[in-house]
Amino acid sequence: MTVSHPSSASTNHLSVEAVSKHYPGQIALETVSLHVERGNYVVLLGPSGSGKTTLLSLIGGFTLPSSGVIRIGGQDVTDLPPAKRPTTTVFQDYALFPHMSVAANIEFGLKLRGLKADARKVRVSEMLELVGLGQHGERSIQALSGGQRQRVALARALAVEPEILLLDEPLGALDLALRRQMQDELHRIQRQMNRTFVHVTHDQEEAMALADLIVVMSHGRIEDMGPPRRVYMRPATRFAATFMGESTQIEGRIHAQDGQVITLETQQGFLRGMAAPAEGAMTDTDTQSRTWCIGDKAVAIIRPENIKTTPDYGQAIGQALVCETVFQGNYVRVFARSETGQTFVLHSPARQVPASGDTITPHALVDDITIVPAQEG
Ligand SMILES: Nc1ncnc2c1ncn2[C@@H]1O[C@H](COP(=O)(O)OP(=O)(O)OP(=O)(O)O)[C@@H](O)[C@H]1O
Repeated sequence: MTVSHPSSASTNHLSVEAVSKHYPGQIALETVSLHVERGNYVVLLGPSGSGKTTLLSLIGGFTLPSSGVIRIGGQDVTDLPPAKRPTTTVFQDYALFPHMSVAANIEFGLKLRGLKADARKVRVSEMLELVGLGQHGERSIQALSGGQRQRVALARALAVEPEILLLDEPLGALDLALRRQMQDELHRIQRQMNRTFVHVTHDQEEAMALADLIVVMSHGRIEDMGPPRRVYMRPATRFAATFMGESTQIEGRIHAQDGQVITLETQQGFLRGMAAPAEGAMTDTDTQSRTWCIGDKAVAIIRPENIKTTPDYGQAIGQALVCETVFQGNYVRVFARSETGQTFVLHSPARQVPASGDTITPHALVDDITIVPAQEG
């Protein structure tokens, strides 16, 4: 486990401590805290306007916070300009010098930092190799594809050996196939360089593919943060659950609690699931929990791959009529609706697809159900 808790803030590589950013009539960020260890790949994930870019530009020094402190390697950088911070940024539009060669673009920042010509040459050639452009140093930027330009931008940002690389929607301009390919490249390069990366995206698949730590943001606040698996399987809030992918969501009221196991009373009957972690609980096993009261409104979240129609599988969570099936290749998405209007979405093996109009009884394991408070999201 590579993420850390706020209590170990002194050992963190990057610490964002109670940072807010207010504009006249607009709160872009509200009391955001984030602690990251060296070498982690952090992905800031959220819809448009959730505050991702604001947080990134506060870390990079392009924006100053209204309140709060930012530390890198223990040093307070809150008031330092971008050039004085140990960070570089890769922008979505690459921001390359179009009339310079690939090598000259990469060399530019090294010159500014006073590196001698020989050392610059070596570094440029290392960076070209790193991003797979070994043979393209003398080419003009205008002769490159979008993916190649993105590699140059990455090489240029990494050449100056930043402590933290900031990436603002770096793959946003690429088509889907190239995006997936560049994700693999980014992952490899980050592991090879062992640097801290902070990457902004609104694509949850991209976040899951890259992150050690996903930070789900909404309305200028952190809704949930943790390793991708934890945030996907055991989301802290309804918003995080919804943003991380498809789910069946069954509303009800808390009927009983036995440790982390909660019984929810729903229109389909009783169902048992696991209490959601408190927001900010960052590990898979973190039991730091919220306070639940009997009668509180809550929602059971179940991922489609965790719902089966096999009778002896866990507990029945309702009964429903199949209304639609969608072929997805190696599985079929099945949509069903109960008499009370509850919808279910589940993945069915391609060979055992129920037909429209069939009655099914969805089942799920207690451990595969997360109970989140209803009021959030
Ligand atoms: N300079 C500014 N002046 C006023 N409001 C701003 C300014 N910059 C950002 N905001 C507001 O702050 C909020 C957060 O913006 P931000 O750009 O950080 O969101 P985002 O999650 O990065 O969105 P996107 O994915 O669209 O880039 C938005 O409501 C935005 O309108």
